[in-house]
This record gives sequence, structure tokens and C-alpha cells, in this order.
Amino acid sequence: MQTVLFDQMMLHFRDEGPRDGRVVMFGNSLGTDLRVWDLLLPLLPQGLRIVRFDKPGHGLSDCPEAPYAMDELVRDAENLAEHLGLKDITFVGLSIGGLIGQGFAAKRPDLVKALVLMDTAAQIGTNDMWNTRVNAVRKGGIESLADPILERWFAPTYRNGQPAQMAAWRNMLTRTPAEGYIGCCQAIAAADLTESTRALTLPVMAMAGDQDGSTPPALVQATAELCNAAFHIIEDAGHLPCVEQPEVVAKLITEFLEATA
Ligand SMILES: O=C(O)CCC(=O)CC(=O)O
Repeated sequence: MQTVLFDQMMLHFRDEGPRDGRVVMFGNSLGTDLRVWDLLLPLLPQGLRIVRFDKPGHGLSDCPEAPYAMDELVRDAENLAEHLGLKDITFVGLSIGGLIGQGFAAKRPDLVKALVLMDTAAQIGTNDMWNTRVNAVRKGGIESLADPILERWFAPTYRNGQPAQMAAWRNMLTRTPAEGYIGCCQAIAAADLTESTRALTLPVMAMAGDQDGSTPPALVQATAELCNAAFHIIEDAGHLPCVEQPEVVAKLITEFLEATA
């Protein structure tokens, strides 16, 4: 088990692959932990150094009291990169992980050399939407929202065809500590990275599942246009195309890595 303490908070991470391999760092989404990348990673080229981590309140990382702020989540990624001595990072961020990636790339252009934005945007949702969600979780727990969340995460083909997998994703979501989930909702609610993302000059590629109900393709495309990113739609996928269409996502990331070598 790989862990590190930053300001008394334990961050759980995995650092795999050759030390001198090209560094690809992954940031996962709200209500998922670093296992969200499990199907994708074996399909990526050999020889990469793959670093993934559980953001606070998710997976095995500590769960500080809410609220969290986006710049704190960005600082965790930055601290981990410095702790591991990572350089020339390609950051792949899914949803809130993509907000973290945008913030990290803007803050540390000396560390981040390329960015993949997966089902994410410079600003996700509205304050009202996130307040409603936070209040609902405080009242009824994540379980009370699990059905509509899973409908946004997965397209019907996967939802109806993979009952055992769906049960596992539901468990991952509902076993997320409410405090950690709420803390991250509040960080997303307060984050508008439009101006810093517009100012990015590094290579960026963006993608979105065609049936993403959380960050719909038009929203992701608008952020792609802000930072001159290539934009791809993944057919038959919801909010987590790395789970539903790992081969398609792996091919896009592999081509992007080659183009930005
Ligand atoms: O997935 C994220 O990180 C935030 C976007 C969201 O609202 C996800 C969901 O629908 O639960």
C-alpha cells in the first residue's frame, strides 16, 4: 500500500511502472476511487510510469471535514508529484479530476506537459445544483441519490447488460463517506476555471461520452474550445468512458501520447 501524509492528511496512491517511464498521472471523479482506471490502464502502452491517487474523502485516503476547496485538491496533486519527483507529467483527469488537472496545469506548467480532459469542464454545474445535492446527501445519504447518479454515469447498454459490474460501481459510490462526497461537491460548486483554462498553452485533448448526463458533450466541447483542445465524442458511453469504452479511450490517449512525445 502506498501512502503519504501532507499536513496530517493521508493520501493513498499507486505509483506503477518503470521509474524512468513517461509519467501519466490520473485524477478520478466524484464518488469514484483510483480503481475507476483499472480497465483502461492495461490497454495503454508498456513502459509508462502510471500514478493515480484517491482524492480526500474517497477510496483509502483520509476524509477531512467538508468543505474542500479546489486549490487544496490541486495542491494535493502538486504535493504528490513533488513527493514522487515527477516531471513532464501528462495528467488525465475525469470530471472533478479534470478540474484538478486544469488547476494543476495552470499552476505548475513546469511539471505538467500535457492534459487529457475526460468528461469535465472549466465549470461544472451551478451553485444551486450543488447546494441541492449537498442537502440531499446530508438528509438521505448518497444512497438516496444513487439511482440518478448511476444513470448519468452509465449508458443504458452498460447499465442493463452488466448487472454485477453495476452492483460494484453502486457500492463504490455509496461507500464513499458522505463528508468526502459533500466536500468535493462544494469544491466543484466554487470552482470556475474558465480564465486560467483559457490561458493554458500546453497540448490538451478532450473527450466526452455521447450519453454523459453529468458533463454533457456540449459542455466538454466548450471547454475544449477554450484551450484549443482536440475534442472526441465516445459513442455509447456516459460519464465514465474509461469504464464503458476502455479500448476507444486507450487508443485516443495512446495517439495523444505519441503526438506529444
Ligand atoms: O463526476 C464528477 O466528478 C462531478 C460531476 C457529477 O455531477 C457527477 C455525477 O453526476 O454524480
